[in-house]
Amino acid sequence: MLSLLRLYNTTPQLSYILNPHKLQIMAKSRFEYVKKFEQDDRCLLGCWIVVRIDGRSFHKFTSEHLFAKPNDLSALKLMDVAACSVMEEFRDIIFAYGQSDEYSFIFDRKMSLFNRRSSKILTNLVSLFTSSYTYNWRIHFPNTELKYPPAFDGRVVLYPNTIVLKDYLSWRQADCHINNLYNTAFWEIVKSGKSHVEAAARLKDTFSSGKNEILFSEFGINYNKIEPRYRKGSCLFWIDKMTEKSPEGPDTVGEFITGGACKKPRVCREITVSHEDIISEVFWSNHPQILGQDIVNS
Ligand SMILES: Nc1nc2c(ncn2[C@@H]2O[C@H](COP(=O)(O)OP(=O)(O)OP(=O)(O)O)[C@@H](O)[C@H]2O)c(=O)[nH]1
Ligand SMILES: [Mg+2]
Ligand SMILES: [Mg+2]
Repeated sequence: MLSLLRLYNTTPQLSYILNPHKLQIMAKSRFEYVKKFEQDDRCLLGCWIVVRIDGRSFHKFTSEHLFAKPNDLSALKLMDVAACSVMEEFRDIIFAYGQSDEYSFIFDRKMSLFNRRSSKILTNLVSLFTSSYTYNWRIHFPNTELKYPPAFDGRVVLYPNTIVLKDYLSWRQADCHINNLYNTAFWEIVKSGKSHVEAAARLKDTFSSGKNEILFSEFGINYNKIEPRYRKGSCLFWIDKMTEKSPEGPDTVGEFITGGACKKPRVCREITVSHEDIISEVFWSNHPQILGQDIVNS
């Protein structure tokens, strides 16, 4: 011990090895400048922060895992469950919208999580969404082995007011509708014995009305009667609920288990999932608490 102390006092380099505190001081004085290379990526105050996550090469992933065409119900539910985990963890998310292999998360415009740092927000959401998707895979696909780890990309977009935020959500829901109408018609034509090329040729240059007509007159399908989940996508948002919980009981919302925050009968915030039209103003006036009444049009 004595010889160690002697070494400590006499050999500067070794003293740093033996004393991490000294190493820290040295790092601060000499190396700390490297922090200045980091960029300030804080999201502008007052803007709505939207994070959109999208499956990487899901065309391949869905085909390797034999997803049903055009819509795989288990896969869509798994996306909803992964999104629900994200909302449960990041309580500043006020609304989420999902369709196909994507999910958009809207943060309260006043939120200050991670000092509003874009990269922290994005990486945390993408990471949790991906791990939750993988973690819950076997519940939704008990008979399908996960052949390789799925990945999701993500982006952060800021919207300066509520009108453009609602237009963003309308854009994603319109995308859901356009793709689903096309895919439903395409796979019906293929099921009737035509090739992929023939089906694509049949639908080329048709408008929505034409595809509706093909579905109705040739296959007896009223598109408007198809599952709302497929036509409209999924909306997740918080609702207040009076709950009576046993001390250990988990909270359940629809088909989800959403954590066990409520231990005694009281008003709790819970996530609800619906498959409604969010392009129409009716949805927002039916749920004024989502965007906040005072700023619905600002
Ligand atoms: N069969 C089936 N495929 C689906 C379903 N949902 C999504 N997909 C597939 O996932 C793809 C998602 O499209 P994109 O996100 O544009 O394309 P991607 O292949 O994921 O490529 P990147 O997003 O650019 O990495 C669709 O084109 C479909 O092939 C589903 O319910 N059933
Ligand atoms: Mg994708
Ligand atoms: Mg996509």
